[in-house]
Amino acid sequence: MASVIGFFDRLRKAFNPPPAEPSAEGTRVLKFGILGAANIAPVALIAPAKNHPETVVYAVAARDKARAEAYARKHGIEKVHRTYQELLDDPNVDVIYNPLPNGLHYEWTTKALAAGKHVLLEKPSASTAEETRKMFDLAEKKGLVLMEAFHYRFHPAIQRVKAIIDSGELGAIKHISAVLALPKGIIRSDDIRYKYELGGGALMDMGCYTINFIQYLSSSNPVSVLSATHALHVPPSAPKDFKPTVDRGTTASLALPNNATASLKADLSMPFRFGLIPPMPQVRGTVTCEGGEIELFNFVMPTLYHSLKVTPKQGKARVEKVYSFADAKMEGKGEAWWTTYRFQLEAFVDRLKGRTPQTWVDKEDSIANMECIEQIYEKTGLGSRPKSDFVPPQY
Ligand SMILES: NC(=O)C1=CN([C@@H]2O[C@H](COP(=O)(O)OP(=O)(O)OC[C@H]3O[C@@H](n4cnc5c(N)ncnc54)[C@H](OP(=O)(O)O)[C@@H]3O)[C@@H](O)[C@H]2O)C=CC1
Ligand SMILES: O=C1OC[C@@H](O)[C@H](O)[C@H]1O
Repeated sequence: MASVIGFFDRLRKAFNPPPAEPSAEGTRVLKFGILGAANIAPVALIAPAKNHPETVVYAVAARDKARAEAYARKHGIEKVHRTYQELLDDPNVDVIYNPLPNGLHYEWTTKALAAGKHVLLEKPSASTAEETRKMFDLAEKKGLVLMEAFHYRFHPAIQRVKAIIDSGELGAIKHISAVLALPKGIIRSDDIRYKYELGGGALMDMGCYTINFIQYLSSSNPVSVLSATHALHVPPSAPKDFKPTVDRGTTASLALPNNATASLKADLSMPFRFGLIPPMPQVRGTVTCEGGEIELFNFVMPTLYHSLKVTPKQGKARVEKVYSFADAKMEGKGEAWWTTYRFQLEAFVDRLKGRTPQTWVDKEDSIANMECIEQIYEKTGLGSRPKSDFVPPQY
């Protein structure tokens, strides 16, 4: 019963967080601006920012003015800009949140950095590793903070999994498996995720999480792609001669250092069983070590519900629930209802304020992630997503 009440309490506060306590006198509140009236922004930034005493979502820009105005009204955003560039040129904006389609990440992150803004950048960071490297090089050159928003990493549940692995309790890692797959019908056929020219594809959209999960928990980057398969996206209205370029789903098997291996599965639209029964969403990661196994069910939205099962070869299996750092007796801020995005915002602001964030997604993680995506696409034969035709001037 307590766990059911806990679930509803977390759910209520996660999506409708209590407003932050007024910040102490003299606190400089960071003003965020959002590029595009994006679907993800209310959950990933707007709600968390309302609960953070040092942040405000101050401005939004959208290609359509009326759309931007309606979005601003709905979410209590003070300022509307008519173009993305106008937002970047706003001297009141400190930080840009970039939730544009993947294929536009490079251009608009580069322009935001050039305008002197810090950037919280949605995943996957770009269309190619070269673009990712260039963005981070520019951020370094300008002394600005840029981070790819792998929000799940900031949650105490994943931090606890990392701590168990790093403690050596289960010995060396032999295999990591990560799966993120949705049934058909959730993502519409005309979604940006299916648009090749916008950097679409299941591997880009969901596969990037699975790769990050493998990188983070193994504290290494994949050495090579051993094998890979894909299922292609064919829109319902496709003409007979349609040539698919976007993966609806991808699987891959990877070699890790020290003879360890990893496997991943990403799927935007798993077919119904027998054409009738929708499969359950799959969101799980498993780490098999010499001395046992850890399974984390729901590593992407652990606030709602998760299960962290540790099965040592010697001894008894245990299930842990880690909704807060206190649950795991770890150092760290936050409440049980904090979403992954709220934890992420805490860390991002800590870095901007010169404090030490609980964890981070660094430049090398982001570059290696895109490298792995490109290598898998090469293996399946689809090839990298088209690189941006934006050519930055010398900043
Ligand atoms: N961290 C997370 O949990 C999640 C991250 N994401 C990531 O966030 C990004 C955006 O995803 P999502 O919010 O679902 O996307 P949306 O479909 O809502 O698109 C985001 C914005 O892109 C803008 N846009 C600019 N050019 C185009 C174009 N040519 N076609 C379509 N849209 C365009 C639109 O802005 P305008 O309003 O100006 O028209 C739109 O509001 C992706 O990179 C995705 O991977 C997505 C979901 C979850
Ligand atoms: O968290 C997520 O789940 C659904 C995906 O399509 C989305 O882009 C991703 O970030």
